[in-house]
Amino acid sequence: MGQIYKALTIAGSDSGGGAGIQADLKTFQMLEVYGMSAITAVTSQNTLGVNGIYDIPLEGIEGQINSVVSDIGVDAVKTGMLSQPAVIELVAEQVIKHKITKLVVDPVMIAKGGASLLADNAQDALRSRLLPLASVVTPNIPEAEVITGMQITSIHDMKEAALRIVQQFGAGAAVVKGGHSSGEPTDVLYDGEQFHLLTASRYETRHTHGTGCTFSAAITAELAKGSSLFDAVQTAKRFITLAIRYELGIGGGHGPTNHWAYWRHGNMKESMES
Ligand SMILES: Nc1ncnc2c1ncn2[C@@H]1O[C@H](COP(=O)(O)OP(=O)(O)OP(=O)(O)O)[C@@H](O)[C@H]1O
Ligand SMILES: Cc1ncc(CO)c(N)n1
Repeated sequence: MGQIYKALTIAGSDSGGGAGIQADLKTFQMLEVYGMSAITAVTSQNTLGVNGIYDIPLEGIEGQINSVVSDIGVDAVKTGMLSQPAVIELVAEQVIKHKITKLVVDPVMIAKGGASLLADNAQDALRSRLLPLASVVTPNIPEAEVITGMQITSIHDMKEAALRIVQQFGAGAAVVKGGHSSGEPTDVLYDGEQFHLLTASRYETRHTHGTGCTFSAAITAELAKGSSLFDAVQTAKRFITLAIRYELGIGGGHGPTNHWAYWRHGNMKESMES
């Protein structure tokens, strides 16, 4: 066995297995990275929606992070659902204390069914405490609108939002995801110096539960392995596109993506086309 790369996700649990911690661990595994978790909240959730949220006490979150970092070690960390301002504060302190340099912040705010996963009074903490520590932030369009306060209706606006997240809020880089736009799902990466547009076919499907979690987890796994940011985002785009294309068709609502599609179909040259 060669070197084992390790990633930690600090996020909420999705009992339905399509988003949150479960999506992150499945994605790490498929990209051959050893996955670990610090759970911030347990949700009772399925493809139809979120039925309950049960926050984990702060000392429990801190304990999970300390246990993992002090023994096993981490090459990269991602954050997902953080729920409350005090959780954001704690996670920021832990990132500084453990000298985490590869941090992917997925600023999760609202689930596909409309349930709020971040308290309204937590937005300031996210902006001021966490974004400056992030190597890359991965908002969807509504999240980028909340963070920047601007309206986003075009690629030009997505570029402007990504630029602001870096220049105004101090993140190392930003990817504004185009899943919520109409037409091709183009994602805009600003790496601190240049813009890159990543485009793929749009698949007409309701099974897009956890697309954002899966995408940011794939970036985290690739960064853990030592990839450049651009290469990591490109691999993540391919991973999520295949996961959406080869949908599983599970559940009566927004079903999960297919986390093994990249492994099964990723080498097929034509698999990203048509
Ligand atoms: N129907 C689709 N076909 C192809 N790619 C898509 C589709 N929907 C989203 N994507 C891609 O999936 C990735 C995640 O984007 P999206 O904007 O859906 O994230 P999100 O809203 O944060 O997801 P969620 O909150 O459900 O986890 C992006 O790369 C986006 O371009
Ligand atoms: C736990 C959790 N995290 C993130 C999302 C966003 O997809 C979700 N639905 N559930």
